[in-house]
Amino acid sequence: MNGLPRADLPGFQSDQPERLILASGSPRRAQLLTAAGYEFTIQPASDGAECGICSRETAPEMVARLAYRKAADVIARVEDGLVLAADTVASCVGQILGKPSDRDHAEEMLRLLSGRDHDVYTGVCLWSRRHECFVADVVRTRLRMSVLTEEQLTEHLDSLRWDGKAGAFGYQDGNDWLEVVGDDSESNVVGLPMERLAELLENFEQNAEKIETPTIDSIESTDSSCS
Ligand SMILES: Cc1cn([C@H]2C[C@H](O)[C@@H](COP(=O)(O)OP(=O)(O)OP(=O)(O)O)O2)c(=O)[nH]c1=O
Repeated sequence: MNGLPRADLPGFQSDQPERLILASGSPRRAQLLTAAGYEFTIQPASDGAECGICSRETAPEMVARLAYRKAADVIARVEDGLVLAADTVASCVGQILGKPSDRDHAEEMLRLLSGRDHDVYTGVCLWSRRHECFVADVVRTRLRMSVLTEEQLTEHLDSLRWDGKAGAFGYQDGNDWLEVVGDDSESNVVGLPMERLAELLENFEQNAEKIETPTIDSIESTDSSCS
């Protein structure tokens, strides 16, 4: 993942650009932004913004919804800033794989993924507090996992490297049993599609949708989408 692209933040003609706020507690997302050369502060969304898997929702629909919710959660708490939120899941044979809850859950996910092609989706939402507008998108990366041997599986589970990572693998850990298919985005797998983020920033002013910035109360009272 060398040479990650960086774009200037939207300036809205003569205005000073808003400062970038990463609405995420993911160390991987912060590392990617830093590696690309962005300056930013971190303000993670509250746990309530990330309610889980909804029935009948596809993986791209889910990450789009959660990225939006995380951005809305943080935008309601800041006075100024360009809020960046994201959500990442893996998807395999119709199953959506988020972060494993424990070792058994991680093993279940890895046994499903073993020997299969699968997709990782990241939803991104960029929301300007000052200008009350946002852009959002979803990026897919296709991955191929070799058939895992019992030794590989046990080594990975024992290492705890699955913890906090959607799908229970960690592309950034350089496992030789996992590869990106074709030219799809590698950073997207790790939590932020840096190429698409740069495009979203470059075209923010033309593409942003106007929206009234929500209040914390309005977010908490619209928490019924996951029932
Ligand atoms: C697929 C994959 C995911 N991940 C990580 C990226 C994300 O941190 C995490 C997916 O969980 P998310 O819910 O997207 O993010 P998060 O809970 O870590 O942080 P926040 O909600 O505060 O933004 O999985 C990897 O590090 N490597 C991988 O190969």
